[in-house]
Amino acid sequence: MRITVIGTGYLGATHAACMAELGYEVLGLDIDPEKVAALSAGRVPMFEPGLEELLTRHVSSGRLRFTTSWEEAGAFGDVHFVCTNTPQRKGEFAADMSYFDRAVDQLAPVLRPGAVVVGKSTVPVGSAARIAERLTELGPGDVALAWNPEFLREGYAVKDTLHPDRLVIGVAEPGGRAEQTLRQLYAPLTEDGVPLVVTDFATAELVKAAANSFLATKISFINAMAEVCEAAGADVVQLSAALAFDERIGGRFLNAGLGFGGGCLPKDIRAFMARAGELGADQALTFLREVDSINMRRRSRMVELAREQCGGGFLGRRVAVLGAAFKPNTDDVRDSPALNVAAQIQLQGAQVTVYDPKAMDNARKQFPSLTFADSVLEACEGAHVVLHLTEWQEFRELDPEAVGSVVASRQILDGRNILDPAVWRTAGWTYRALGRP
Ligand SMILES: NC(=O)C1=CN([C@@H]2O[C@H](COP(=O)(O)OP(=O)(O)OC[C@H]3O[C@@H](n4cnc5c(N)ncnc54)[C@H](O)[C@@H]3O)[C@@H](O)[C@H]2O)C=CC1
Ligand SMILES: O=C(O)[C@H]1O[C@H](OP(=O)(O)OP(=O)(O)OC[C@H]2O[C@@H](n3ccc(=O)[nH]c3=O)[C@H](O)[C@@H]2O)[C@H](O)[C@@H](O)[C@@H]1O
Repeated sequence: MRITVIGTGYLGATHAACMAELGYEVLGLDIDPEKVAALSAGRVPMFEPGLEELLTRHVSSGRLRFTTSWEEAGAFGDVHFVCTNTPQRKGEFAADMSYFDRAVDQLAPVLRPGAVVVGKSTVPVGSAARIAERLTELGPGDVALAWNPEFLREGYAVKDTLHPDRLVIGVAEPGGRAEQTLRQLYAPLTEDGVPLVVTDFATAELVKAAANSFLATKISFINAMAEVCEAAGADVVQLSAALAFDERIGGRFLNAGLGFGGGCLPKDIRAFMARAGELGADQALTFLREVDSINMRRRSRMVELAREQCGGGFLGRRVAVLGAAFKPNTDDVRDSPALNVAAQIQLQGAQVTVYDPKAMDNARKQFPSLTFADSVLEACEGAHVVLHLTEWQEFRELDPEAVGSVVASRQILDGRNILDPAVWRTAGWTYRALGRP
């Protein structure tokens, strides 16, 4: 079985390399020639642990190739995974389907009869049915569509693809060609015990929207508790740890702090609300508005705390920001809470210097007006307050004495509730965090 992957970003590049790892011949296609050139040379144009190793291995063996040619992709693939971006539309909540739709419009006319197209991007419910019609309209006939949403996390993308919690496949015809092809394709995973759910298009699309909504809700729940903890003088870290003993609740995704960002959770809950509105079910998801507001309030609260520590105003103050990626182990800065806070503080007059172990290039591109440093110590030089906003391992291991020797004032705000307050306080630091006394 030969596979193409259309759109080779965070999701597509990982999927392509992992399909090659499973033994398939794979051709990745992207409209970005620079990305295609990098991937063809065995270079991953982003930071994703473990991916470069897979890529290099399978590019050198010839099992994995990349192209910008639609004709080549159409002639090559038996199965075509479509993994383009589906970002939030400018000024709206809804998803921008134009990248995905353009890919389908380019792919359909070059497909071979008998091909299977698989949607992997996160899309509004109803998209698969619409795309199936488009394939019939523009394709060679006899093209089957499946919907196979993706649940991988950045930073663990390879592991999550090769050992997913479950596979979900939406099909128009139960037991039909699309289902049979994907069952065969994923057999190396299902034979290893990975559960496979086969359902209709709409349910498959909704599983994805529901999963990200649940995760976002869990984070905002604990962040709402953090707000109450702050008001009551309680400690949200201990509260979360105590909740986690209840297996019905579980401790994962219960870390209070600066909240969620990234290219997915924020835009996905907004797109879900917008789509529910179109379907007349907007009331069902009004709680997601609250989830979103609680999340955005965390960023404002961090700015407020920093202002307090700067004596009530930012003018003439130096602020060090540790972290630019939206979470550790990625260089992705899409909707990064850390950069959002850094930019807000800079706008209010502070001199902000940012350091991140892996996301500096992306951060520079997105916020060229911020100052960037090459190390923690350089970022902290002369700082009135240090903000720990992305919990990289490097920051967990910081020596409060070493950092203390370069700052103007030993004040640290822990936006991720990860640093040990006792250690920092013993070294003479004022340590403050979200939701802790
Ligand atoms: N990044 C992640 O961890 C996950 C992402 N997803 C979903 O997967 C989709 C892709 O996300 P990312 O990989 O993060 O986005 P990305 O922006 O990193 O990658 C998208 C790629 O598609 C390419 N592209 C755009 N239009 C194209 C077209 N017409 N034809 C061919 N290629 C085209 C872009 O050049 C880019 O390389 C989104 O719907 C996202 O919600 C789902 C699960 C995990
Ligand atoms: O649809 C997607 O693209 C993906 O979105 C998330 O994955 P990802 O965005 O890579 O990152 P997460 O690990 O989910 O973290 C998201 C955000 O929540 C924050 N977070 C996470 C957990 C937590 O307890 N607290 C918390 O604030 C993180 O710092 C980060 O900003 C989901 O976890 C994946 O299952 C999904 O496939």
